[in-house]
Amino acid sequence: MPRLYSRIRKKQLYFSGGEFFVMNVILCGMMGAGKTCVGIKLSELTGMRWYDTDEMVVGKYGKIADIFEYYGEPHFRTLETEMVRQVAAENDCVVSTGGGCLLRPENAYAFKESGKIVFLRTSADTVFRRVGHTGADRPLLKGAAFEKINDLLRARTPVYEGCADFIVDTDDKTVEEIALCIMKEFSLPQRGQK
Ligand SMILES: Nc1ncnc2c1ncn2[C@@H]1O[C@H](COP(=O)(O)OP(=O)(O)O)[C@@H](O)[C@H]1O
Ligand SMILES: O=C(O)C1=C[C@@H](OP(=O)(O)O)[C@@H](O)[C@H](O)C1
Ligand SMILES: [Mg+2]
Repeated sequence: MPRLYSRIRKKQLYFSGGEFFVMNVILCGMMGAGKTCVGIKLSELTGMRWYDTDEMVVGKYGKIADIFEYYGEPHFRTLETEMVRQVAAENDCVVSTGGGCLLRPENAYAFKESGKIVFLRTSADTVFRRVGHTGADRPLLKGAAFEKINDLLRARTPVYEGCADFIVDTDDKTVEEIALCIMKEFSLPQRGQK
């Protein structure tokens, strides 16, 4: 019982229709912050289901680069919001968002309602090293110079920080260390395999 009370106090559980539900954990941050790979690791460790809004868009509508090229970024954002609405209605999930997802207030509100938002904070150097020039899933970075990444990061950081319930500085941590940090913060039990 103490564990249950502690999880209620941390608002990790909510009560509805006679049942307890486990909140979602939503990962946000810049491209290359590790939202996808930390999401997968967190899901493996906790046994929570994993969704990636980018993967959902790709699965239903095709490659991100093609969507950007043929229909434009605003259309991609509309498809992204469709996926946000779907996953925000679930519970007990880890959600890896795309780096621009929380910039739409509607998406941020939906996620805020459905769980805890974790900002994976990275320096521009780290982003550049990890995903600079990877245009396939990240058309915004196609041929991008360091300065462009730096500008994007500066513009987006206040939004990520404003939404976040918890912030993890990821530059010097492994994917597993980051996942364990999040589990500790929200008292998420280890239900899965390492
Ligand atoms: N903490 C980390 N340490 C080292 N490499 C990482 C870390 N997080 C992510 N990466 C690497 O960075 C790249 C982008 O990771 P990804 O999870 O796709 O980021 P995002 O989904 O935030 O864009 C991948 O090659 C991944 O292996
Ligand atoms: O930051 C962004 O605007 C984007 C980030 C990408 O996802 P990752 O953050 O997983 O790379 C993907 O959604 C799309 O290329 C746009
Ligand atoms: Mg990703």
